[in-house]
Amino acid sequence: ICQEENTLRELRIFLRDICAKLARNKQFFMFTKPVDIEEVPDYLDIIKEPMDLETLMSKIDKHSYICARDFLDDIDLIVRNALEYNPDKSAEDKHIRHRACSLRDKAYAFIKAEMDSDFEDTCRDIRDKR
Ligand SMILES: Cc1noc(C)c1-c1cc(NS(=O)(=O)c2ccccc2)cc(C(=O)O)c1
Repeated sequence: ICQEENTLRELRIFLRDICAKLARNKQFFMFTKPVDIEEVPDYLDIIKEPMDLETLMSKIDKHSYICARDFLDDIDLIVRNALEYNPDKSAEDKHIRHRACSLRDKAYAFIKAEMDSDFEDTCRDIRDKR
């Protein structure tokens, strides 16, 4: 069990670093905090499960992620929400969809570049045993 806790601690350190890098990127400013319902009053009528990078970071600290796949599922949720709420041909909608796709690509690239696959396999085994 101790070894498992060491593995999960290493995963959290790794995911915090990726989340911080994404949140520092000016391109992803609109994904850094929950969508402000004052600014976007109908948001929760359309988006049933909001997600953002600040919430992602707090989930890491609450040990919500046991493998990188779970973390990337929440990145995909940020992207899906942006695509669903901003579907139109307008320049603003295209802009945010483009930024959402860029966020996904950067997150996957960081994971692929910095996580060796047997570390992820170990994390998956821990998750599947729990
Ligand atoms: C995200 C999102 N999903 O649907 C929409 C629409 C957005 C979105 C929301 C906002 N305004 S906000 O007050 O909710 C906010 C400001 C700063 C950080 C996070 C949210 C701005 C923008 C923008 O492109 O500048 C986009």
